[in-house]
Amino acid sequence: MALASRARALLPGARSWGAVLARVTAQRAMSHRVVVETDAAAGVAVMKFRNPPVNSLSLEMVTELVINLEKLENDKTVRGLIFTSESPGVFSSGLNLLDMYGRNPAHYAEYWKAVQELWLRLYQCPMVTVATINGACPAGGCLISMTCDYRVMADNPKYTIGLNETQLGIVAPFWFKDTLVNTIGYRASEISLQLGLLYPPAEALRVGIVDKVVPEDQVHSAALAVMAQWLAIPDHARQLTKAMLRKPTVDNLVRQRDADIQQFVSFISRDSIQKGLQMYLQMLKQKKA
Ligand SMILES: CC/C=C\CCC/C=C/C(=O)SCCNC(=O)CCNC(=O)[C@H](O)C(C)(C)COP(=O)(O)OP(=O)(O)OC[C@H]1O[C@@H](n2cnc3c(N)ncnc32)[C@H](O)[C@@H]1OP(=O)(O)O
Repeated sequence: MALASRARALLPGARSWGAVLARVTAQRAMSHRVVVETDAAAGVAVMKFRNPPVNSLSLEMVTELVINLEKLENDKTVRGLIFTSESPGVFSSGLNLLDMYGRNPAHYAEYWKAVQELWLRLYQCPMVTVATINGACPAGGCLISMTCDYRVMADNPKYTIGLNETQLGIVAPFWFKDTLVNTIGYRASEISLQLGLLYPPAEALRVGIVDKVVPEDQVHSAALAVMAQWLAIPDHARQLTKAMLRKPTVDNLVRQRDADIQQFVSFISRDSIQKGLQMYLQMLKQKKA
């Protein structure tokens, strides 16, 4: 889909293409939540998350990620893409709780459509994708990293990774679950997802949710080394193989996108879920205090 249609699909509130452009441009002018640095000679781009304080995946951030991904996919000189956080400490705190709490159904639907779009684009990305996990990586942050072909995590016991949704009283949707099962297998997912486990680096490596753990100061060089290894494979063969492996999981969501949005809106709008999110946000504030 062209950038214009993608932006329009992601920003359904905007009535015309001009309005879409104005809104996206305004967002971008206000702040760049995503910074892309491209090494054209190496054919590798680095996408850095910059959405303080904790790189939460707000609607604006998700939209910027999708737009930047589409641009890179159209740039035939870029074969590999590394994701990381500009500020070590938090890779991404996951979906933005404030996009899921205290808003109206239209907002929830718009948000969920954008999150679906991001996952679909990442999971089918033709480039080699490597996540450089240089900080905490819960829930939606973990999902993003699991869409990558390879995950390198910094060896810092303060950093954890996993799908912790149940700990917030919410349920990871089926495509989060599918991504986890594809990454660590069924039995490990049963334990991991029901308990909402967040793994420190050594355990994350043991369960297979990350592929490599390295000292923190080596995390970027390790990601580049992995990238070089993957880029040694001819693109067409690797891309077709990736598509073959991931197509059934992608098709599963594509078939039921609208129903999934309806389900999200009805689930997240429940009083009990909103109350739970409110308590979780309060807990985060108290922890800070
Ligand atoms: C049918 C399907 C239905 C539903 C499916 C929904 C699927 C959901 C997926 C998700 O991703 S939900 C989000 C889950 N994320 C988390 O649980 C992480 C929560 N955050 C943390 O644990 C920590 O913040 C941290 C990431 C480890 C960073 O810790 P640190 O000490 O550095 O920061 P602090 O906790 O003080 O937070 C600073 C500031 O940021 C706010 N915050 C944190 N996380 C989020 C978030 N995900 N969304 C929005 N805001 C977040 C936090 O409240 C603080 O705000 P304050 O400054 O105003 O107090």
